[in-house]
Amino acid sequence: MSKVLVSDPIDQAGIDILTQVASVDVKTGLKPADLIEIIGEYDALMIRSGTRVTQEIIEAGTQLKIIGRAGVGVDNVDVPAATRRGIVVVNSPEGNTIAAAEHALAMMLSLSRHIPDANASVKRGEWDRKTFVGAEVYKKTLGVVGLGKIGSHVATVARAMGMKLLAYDPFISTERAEQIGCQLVDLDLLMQQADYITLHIPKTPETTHLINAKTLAKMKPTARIINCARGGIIDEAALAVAIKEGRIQGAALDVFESEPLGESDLRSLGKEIILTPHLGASTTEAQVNVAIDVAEQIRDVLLGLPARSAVNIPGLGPDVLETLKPYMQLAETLGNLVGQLAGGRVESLNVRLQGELATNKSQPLVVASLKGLLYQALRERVNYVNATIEAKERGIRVIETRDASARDYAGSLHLEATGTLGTHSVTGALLGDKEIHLTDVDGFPINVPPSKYMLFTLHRDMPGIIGKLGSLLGSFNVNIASMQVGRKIVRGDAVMALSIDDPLPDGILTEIVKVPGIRDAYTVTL
Ligand SMILES: NC(=O)C1=CN([C@@H]2O[C@H](COP(=O)(O)OP(=O)(O)OC[C@H]3O[C@@H](n4cnc5c(N)ncnc54)[C@H](O)[C@@H]3O)[C@@H](O)[C@H]2O)C=CC1
Ligand SMILES: O=C(O)C(=O)COP(=O)(O)O
Repeated sequence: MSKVLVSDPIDQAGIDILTQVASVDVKTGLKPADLIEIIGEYDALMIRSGTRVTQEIIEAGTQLKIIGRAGVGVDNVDVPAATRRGIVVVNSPEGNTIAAAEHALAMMLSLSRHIPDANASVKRGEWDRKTFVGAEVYKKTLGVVGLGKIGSHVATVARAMGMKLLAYDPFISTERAEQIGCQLVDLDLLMQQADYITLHIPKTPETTHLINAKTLAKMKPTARIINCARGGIIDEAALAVAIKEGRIQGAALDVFESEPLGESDLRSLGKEIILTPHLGASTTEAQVNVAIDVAEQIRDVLLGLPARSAVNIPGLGPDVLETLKPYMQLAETLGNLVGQLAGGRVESLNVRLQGELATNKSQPLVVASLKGLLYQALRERVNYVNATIEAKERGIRVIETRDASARDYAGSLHLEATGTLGTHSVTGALLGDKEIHLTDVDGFPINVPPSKYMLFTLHRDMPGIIGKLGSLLGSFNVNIASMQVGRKIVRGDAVMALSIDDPLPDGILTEIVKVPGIRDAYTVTL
């Protein structure tokens, strides 16, 4: 049975899903050294933002197949290290969107009305109605940095409260921004004009200290900034100075450069700053959502199925996966088959996506083809995560083409592998939306479902050849399950595809190519 380690607090709904397929250990608050010591036993690791999954931990996790982040940000996981090791990293892209957006909005209103300090004052026994006079957000300008899932929801609600909206996000279109009621502007203008600025971007090398002394200096002295995205996007030292010197009105932070927040100038500031301990995703609803979302993906991966929100499998989002799922096995089978036909070292793989597969969304099929191609060399060590890197490291050139006009089948896939021993090609399609069929081998039309053991011959189409091959296989006690010949012209070159019940005995290929008219023979195990 698989073993899963849950190293941060996760809702029971997720644990219940994991226990369907694995034994689950919940061990929170582990020190890095303790995690390194035990991670080798586990097939999956489920975390939130509390566990830092470093390269060292990934390397110690020799059995790890999946790291599941029950939340959005994966900046606490060394994703490139996981990718190199073929470990799939999944998250829950939408499970806590509303929770994080509502926290940012709560921060904005709390800042405007000094709710935390007013509350503390009343609890101390005071009744101070002067100190806590606030400001309205109505008709003020909100600058949203990062108009993704959370930023969009914040913008939508803020608009309903009568705020004017500016947004900075270099990766979204003006039309999309307008749909949400935002005017897309550059960061400088947003910093200068907004009364409230809210950050909803990932932490990347480009966004680290995006808000620094220089950018803070552009803000109005009456403006406030909110960070419920990631610590480190704001330079905390510069922010503390800007607030202390009254150069901006205030800030609300849910996330910090280092968590838990240690000694910090931010702590000594007054009602102009609100600090919460990374609570953005901490609602009952969001925790159930993310726990279920990620536990289901861990369960699927442990059962050998693809994950719907893998961050290190390019292009394989949930909607794409739904349509491509039946074709992924086809691509893998064809990759495995053409690799074995090519034999030797494969130098290039040409993947032609045909018919309805001729779209940009079919890119994962190229990855699946590579996974199949590399299976003979790497066995279970190759997967959707590392297939592209492994192919690159082996110097395999991948050429991807699309042909929407190929209409023999709704969608079909043509692979051509060139290696040190020559070039071979295979085409396949799905029948009835799920049954894999080989429809062409080396340019010869056939129509056979692939089977575990197969024999392919390239021969001259002439009387008696099938009989001779059948007798030869019989003399080696090989049972033929099915056989089909593909030819272009009568008595020209032809391909024979045989499904056989057992692996071919050693030495039989040299006997097969001695049959007059048979030029080549290939065995394949799928
Ligand atoms: N405080 C908390 O507990 C939580 C924090 N988060 C954090 O909130 C952030 C946003 O999450 P989502 O909206 O779900 O992500 P998302 O991926 O839907 O949106 C992020 C947006 O940022 C934009 N972006 C990327 N780089 C940018 C740059 N250099 N400048 C401007 N825009 C840039 C992207 O185009 C995208 O539209 C993430 O950092 C996530 O980790 C998410 C959930 C809870
Ligand atoms: O989902 C995210 O990106 C978050 O920051 C939430 O973090 P958490 O799971 O509450 O530790």
